[in-house]
Amino acid sequence: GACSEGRIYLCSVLSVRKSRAHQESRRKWLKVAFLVSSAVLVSLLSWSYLVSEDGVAEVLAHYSESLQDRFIEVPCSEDYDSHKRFEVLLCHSRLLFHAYQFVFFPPFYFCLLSQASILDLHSGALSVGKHFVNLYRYFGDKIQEVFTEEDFQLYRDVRRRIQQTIAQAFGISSSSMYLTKPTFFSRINSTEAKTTHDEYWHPHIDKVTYGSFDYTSLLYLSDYTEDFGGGRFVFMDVGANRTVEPRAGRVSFFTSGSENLHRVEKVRWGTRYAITISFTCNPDHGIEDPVLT
Ligand SMILES: O=C(O)CCC(=O)C(=O)O
Ligand SMILES: [Fe+2]
Repeated sequence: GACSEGRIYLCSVLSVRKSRAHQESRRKWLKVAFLVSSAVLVSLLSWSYLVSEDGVAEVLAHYSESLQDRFIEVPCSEDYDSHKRFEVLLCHSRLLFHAYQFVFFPPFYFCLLSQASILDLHSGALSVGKHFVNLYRYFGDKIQEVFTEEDFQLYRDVRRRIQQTIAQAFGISSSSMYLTKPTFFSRINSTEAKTTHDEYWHPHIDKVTYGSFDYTSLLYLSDYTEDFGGGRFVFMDVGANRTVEPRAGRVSFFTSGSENLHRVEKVRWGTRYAITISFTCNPDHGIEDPVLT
């Protein structure tokens, strides 16, 4: 391991030094001691920084694992009392990972995105720095040159598969779930946030932040450690933080109430792509799939 390598290196430095003048040897020894202790100090500091910032206690989904259908049950919250009128029983707040094979969204979507930005295919809203641009209005008839019908087909197909998977996992009927907004692509890199909307790293409850969410699903489109550093998803459970390491094609989903308080770590390098697709049980909050008009 790294420790024993460090020791061997130190030994050979010391044995060479023995044959040299005493003073020089002393100076070099001090230098080595200084270097070694700085290295120890730096690693201690970065370790405590990581632990104190992220408090990571448990990795639910390691980036290198190809997980299928892992459930974690968390205690119920009381957020759902007002939902009793819907068919669904939301009391079992679980989450599940599902690996989709071969889900590739056209990179072009992301060329449009800059820094920490989102693209909502439903409304056409694209965040550009501090502002939003409506892509559909901006491109008008030329939108067909930006997106193809196949792009939208893929999006709808992925949405449908995720909806079915959630319904099955939670034992509800897929027809009692409705797509809701916002549902968006996100691109995050390590540049500074320009507005508070860019501050994706704060702990939050999706139902509070977005209102209509009952189920949140996240489809990751890039790999933790390969494409970006930081940017892990963290469930902030009482007494433990539980992380999900993004992996392209990995879907995680969970009920959107206070039982699933979460945050995303700051992205330290590279670029992170994901899609948030959300569902509601209230038909009044449902939206249609986006269509290319
Ligand atoms: O991208 C993620 O991993 C999570 C994003 C998120 O928390 C959200 O969209 O509410
Ligand atoms: Fe969220």
